[in-house]
Amino acid sequence: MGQVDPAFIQELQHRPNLSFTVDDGIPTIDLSRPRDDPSLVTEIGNACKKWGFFQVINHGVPAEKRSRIEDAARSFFALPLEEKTKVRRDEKRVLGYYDTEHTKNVRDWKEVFDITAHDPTCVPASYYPEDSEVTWWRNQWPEHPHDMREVCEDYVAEMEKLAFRLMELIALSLSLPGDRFRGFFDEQTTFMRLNHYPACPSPLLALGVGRHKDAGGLTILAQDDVGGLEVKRKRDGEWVRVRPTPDAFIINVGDIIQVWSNEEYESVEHRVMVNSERERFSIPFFFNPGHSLVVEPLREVAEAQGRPAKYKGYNWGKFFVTRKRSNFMKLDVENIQIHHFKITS
Ligand SMILES: O=C(O)CCC(=O)C(=O)O
Ligand SMILES: [Fe+2]
Repeated sequence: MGQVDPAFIQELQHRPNLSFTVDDGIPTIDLSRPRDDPSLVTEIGNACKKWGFFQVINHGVPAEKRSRIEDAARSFFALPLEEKTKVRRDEKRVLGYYDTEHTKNVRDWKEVFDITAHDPTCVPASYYPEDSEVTWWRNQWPEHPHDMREVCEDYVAEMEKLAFRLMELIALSLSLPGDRFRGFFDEQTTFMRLNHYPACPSPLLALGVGRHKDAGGLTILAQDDVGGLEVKRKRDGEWVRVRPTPDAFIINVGDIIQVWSNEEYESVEHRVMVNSERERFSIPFFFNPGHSLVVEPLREVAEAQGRPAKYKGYNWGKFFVTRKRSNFMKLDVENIQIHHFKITS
């Protein structure tokens, strides 16, 4: 990536600080308890409410599956560009290798490899609301490393189990039946990303990922020991860093949970700082519902709150493909956001 191209440069107010705070107040939750353990449910609920972010330990994902995918990611990104571009993403094949993603119209200092969790995945063919045609997203697998496909598929299966367990705990924490969200993930549009953030000559001008909220249901992130993920602390709006914790996963509530829970829980802004010494790797798993789902506040949650629904329903598939499009190219308009569906009266 060489010297910093102006496309990477953040506006002054969005640039990171040289000094940063690691906030150990971000909860760490031990999952080695029975599925519906009341203290566990309470901890999950508090973490979602207060932080929107937490880490989990003793989550049951075998360490060996994680280290295999981490190794595969390292070998893939170490390949020459011409090899990586053989599985390059384009407007037709939206999964695969990509190094020019933009967040809020500024280029991110990273390269990625995207796969869908269920291959093929059905999504709307276009973002036009009146067009009901669908299309299928398919994975592209590189030749190297030779076991990339197997390693990713094994890891995805583990992530999915963990995601369902977490959604169950979140449901219980909202006084809902444990399986309340389950059916929403039929024909899921979940995808996973391998991120590589190369060392950056100007880490105070660029970001690995610009500030954003995750649009989907729930994100499960594996980060390495370098650090760089920053969360906008709800209490005071300060950017604070999530401490890299060996074997832990970082969980965050996405926009969809914010809507389902009628803002009982909020999706929190986060970003990634890069540094001039060390490259960094991370693997987010974005747990998303089926494309045809209309996302709206759950009636029973709004009733229990004694408040009206705060959002109009929106079609997840259309939202998702609109967002993908704007990640793909620099647009003149603001990216689609859930606040566009907020009921303001
Ligand atoms: O790399 C990270 O730590 C987080 C990446 C992220 O927020 C994203 O890809 O949505
Ligand atoms: Fe994110």
